[in-house]
Amino acid sequence: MHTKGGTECCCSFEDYNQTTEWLLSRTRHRPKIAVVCGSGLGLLADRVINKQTFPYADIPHFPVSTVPGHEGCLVFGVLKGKCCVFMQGRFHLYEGYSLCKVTFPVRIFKLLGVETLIVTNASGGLCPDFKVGDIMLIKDHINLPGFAGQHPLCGPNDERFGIRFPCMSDAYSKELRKLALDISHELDYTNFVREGVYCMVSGPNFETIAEARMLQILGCDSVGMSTVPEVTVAKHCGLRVFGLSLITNKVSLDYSREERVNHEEVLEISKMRAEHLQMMVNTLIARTHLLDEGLNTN
Ligand SMILES: O=P(O)(O)O[C@@H]1C[C@H](O)[C@@H](CO)O1
Ligand SMILES: Nc1nc2[nH]cnc2c(=O)[nH]1
Repeated sequence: MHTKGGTECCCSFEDYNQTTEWLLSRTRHRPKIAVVCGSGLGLLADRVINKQTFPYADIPHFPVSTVPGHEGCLVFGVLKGKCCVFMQGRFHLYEGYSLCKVTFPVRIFKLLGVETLIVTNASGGLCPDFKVGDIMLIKDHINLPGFAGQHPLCGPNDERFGIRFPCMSDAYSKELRKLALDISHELDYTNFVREGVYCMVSGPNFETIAEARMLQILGCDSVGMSTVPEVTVAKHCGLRVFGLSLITNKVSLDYSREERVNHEEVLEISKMRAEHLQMMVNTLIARTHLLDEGLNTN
């Protein structure tokens, strides 16, 4: 059932077009903002009105979700007056999907007319100052699988989406991060909102202590198993990107530590903080037009 991993793109432009046409012919929504909900964060789509939901299994060429905490639905609707599409559940390399499949929805969003991608995830905190439940605004990332050739843009480049050698030094929109910081002040969230560098590993195992120490030395503030391929493909095709990472656990850096991280704990913390994340994301969505108008003010 799963697509075998490989470095070449397994989706043709025709596949992307077919999926886009299929969606456009079934919904009147024309979203400008897409949100990817991380583990246990599907409730980010709860406040959407005029909701239209498509199970991934019904959408041509779409992968299906296999991870608990990822519902597997594409939700269209209106939030704070803005037409949006939410991925309730994302795809991961460790599920056996190629990175081309993992990022398939991002190119669909581009073809649907989306301009801004908001990504969320659950991650383990490496920065000593971070606490469980902190929300980290993603300032930058490290594409560890990419260093080893597991990269969503490997293979022939499709110029219809973007250039061969995209610049990633501005992967996460400075303006959106500034807006999110302003919002966190207004909402009085500053004691649990941080900024930092997210590192992707392939998973599915959590880190050994030696690996965690190495990542910390490399400058990673948190580590997870997603997001980077989606952001890379989004930047390639010219989307504006904003990312939030919920610190669901502190990564063990010390052999004397007794705690053992597990996915259930990750989902529990996601649930606990989901409303705060929802508030931040909704307020951000409500104000995205300020950026387009060059009016990022309180
Ligand atoms: O989809 P995200 O990155 O939020 O999921 C994280 C990473 C693993 O998939 C899982 C581990 O608990 O949560
Ligand atoms: N790799 C990794 N992914 C996570 N997702 C949530 N917590 C963690 C973690 O500690 N490590």
